[in-house]
Amino acid sequence: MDWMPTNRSLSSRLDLNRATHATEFVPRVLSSSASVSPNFLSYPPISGAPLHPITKKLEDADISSHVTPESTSPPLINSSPLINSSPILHDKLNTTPTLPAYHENVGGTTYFYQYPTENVPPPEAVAPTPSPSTSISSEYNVFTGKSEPSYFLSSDLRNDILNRNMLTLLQADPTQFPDLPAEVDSYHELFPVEAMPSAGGLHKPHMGYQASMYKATHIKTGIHYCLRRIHGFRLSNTKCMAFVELWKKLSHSNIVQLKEVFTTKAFGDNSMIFVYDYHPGCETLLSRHFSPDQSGYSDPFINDTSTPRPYSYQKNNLLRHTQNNKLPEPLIWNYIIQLTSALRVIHSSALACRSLDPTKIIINSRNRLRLSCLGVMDVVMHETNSTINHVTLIQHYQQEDLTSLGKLVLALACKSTVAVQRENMSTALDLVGRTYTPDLRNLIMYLLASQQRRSVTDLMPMIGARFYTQLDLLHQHADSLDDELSKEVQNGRLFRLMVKLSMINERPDFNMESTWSETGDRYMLKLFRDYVFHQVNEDGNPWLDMAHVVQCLNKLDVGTPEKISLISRDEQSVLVVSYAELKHCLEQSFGELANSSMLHHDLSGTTIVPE
Ligand SMILES: Nc1ncnc2c1ncn2[C@@H]1O[C@H](COP(=O)(O)OP(=O)(O)OP(=O)(O)O)[C@@H](O)[C@H]1O
Repeated sequence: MDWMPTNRSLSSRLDLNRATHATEFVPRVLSSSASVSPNFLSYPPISGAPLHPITKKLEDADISSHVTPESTSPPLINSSPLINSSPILHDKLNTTPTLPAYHENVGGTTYFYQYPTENVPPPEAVAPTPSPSTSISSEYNVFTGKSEPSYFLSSDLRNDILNRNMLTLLQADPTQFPDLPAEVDSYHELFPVEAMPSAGGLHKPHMGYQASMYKATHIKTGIHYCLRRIHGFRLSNTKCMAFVELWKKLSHSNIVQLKEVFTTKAFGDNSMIFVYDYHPGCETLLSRHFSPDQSGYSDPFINDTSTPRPYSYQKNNLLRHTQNNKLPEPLIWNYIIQLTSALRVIHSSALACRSLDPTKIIINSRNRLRLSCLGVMDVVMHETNSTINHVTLIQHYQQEDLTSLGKLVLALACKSTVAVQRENMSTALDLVGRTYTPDLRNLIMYLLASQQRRSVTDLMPMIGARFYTQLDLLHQHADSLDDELSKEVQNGRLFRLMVKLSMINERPDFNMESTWSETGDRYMLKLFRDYVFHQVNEDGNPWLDMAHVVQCLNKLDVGTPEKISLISRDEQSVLVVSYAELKHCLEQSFGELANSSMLHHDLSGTTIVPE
């Protein structure tokens, strides 16, 4: 993916002449290495690497190659007198730049002085002055940040992450949910995941019990979980907890991980709580594909009894409806692969799902399915039928899982939950045969043949090469996420660099020294900050060039030998320094801060070390 911005030249847009009349300081690019593409991934030229011709020209000129600023610089009181007696390399007000010709080391800081005018070398030997004659032609464009490719996460992915973040951080309004307990065992900040039934009503019972779902935060870890509460449930027999332990150990990308199960009276009754991983932004398979709330959705198998029609009419109607509204077959196979993948690990762990139902399968925006109610049936049904040996019945339950899977696929293929009712089954299978490939119909037929012993592994040959398609799609998706992540890795690296810079720049005082951030190494970093962030164009308007910022910060991070001219705010002096020297200043100054700080955060781990 080529997401680098196009090359551009800053110097082509900076007007020195105008600046000489400006009342405010206008930081400028005097070394025009800006044509190097800013790139998070490939770094600016470092020693040995071929240089851009303009940069090379600058390298060839004998400019400040020995600058090694140290933190023991003599204190610089304020900008004007300071600049006049400090590393003056270039009288900014002169359109002809003067060169640094000799230098002197005072307390570890090298100061540069001008040669008398007669010794000034010809202008072409120095850093190119950004005048119209030396500016780079306008074939280079500034990266505006508006067009793709981008330095940042794609907006789809970003919005998805932000949305999930927002859902995760939702807090319940106590006036709206006065009955919510403040704490339930190790969890607090409960928030109902589904709309509470109105007027104190309850959700329809599931397995004979009312159930509610809440998002909650673990008190100690701050991790968010989903609590499934079974109302009015008293656990009299702990045998079923053996199942809970098995479920807790089961981890798979298509199941919602069970974390723990406990009883509580926090809700004012005896409730059983199943704690699961929280997957924000998911909906149930029922609401995704079978919800009457969706515009245009109607279950084709629900007859309009008010106007009885002949059977042939109804069948044709069904066929037409299914043809027009059918789910794409690859999507159905995608679901089959995910569900059978989950069932495979469940069954091979001597467990059974027992709740393969469109309300108990959650789905995210990228069609990832997860079985969401695992373990509940094992506990609840154990309590209801305590005389039955559930362990011996596992194989029977596994067969029931496969029948449920057959019904689910049939319902998806007909886009109807009523299609799986016994009286509709043969019509539904007929419709599937006419609408989809024979493979899909055969798979459903196999799963629904409950008189024979079936196994989830037998489904593999029926899925066949579709498995490879799915695998390929997943790998492609993983690759694209990897690309997006690599951008953020680079952003994180630059962010840490900016944190360091910001902690130094404009610091009001340090070690009782009120001018610390304005003197010595820190003064150069201050001018560098202006150079990076406060550029203006020839009209004096802000020059908001992201590519310039990225490029400068990358060069600072690497510490390239390339030199730049930093101009004081009063425009009286110019310092020519290399990025290597600036990097040294930054590390030295930040080191001083870090040494006297109580807290040491890891702001160093991201620096790229050039090969
Ligand atoms: N682990 C989870 N993380 C995030 N949301 C979940 C999780 N499990 C379920 N949900 C969401 O919680 C809501 C309620 O789930 P539930 O299983 O109770 O479905 P339901 O349709 O209300 O079923 P029932 O009719 O049996 O109550 C659904 O919107 C579902 O998407």
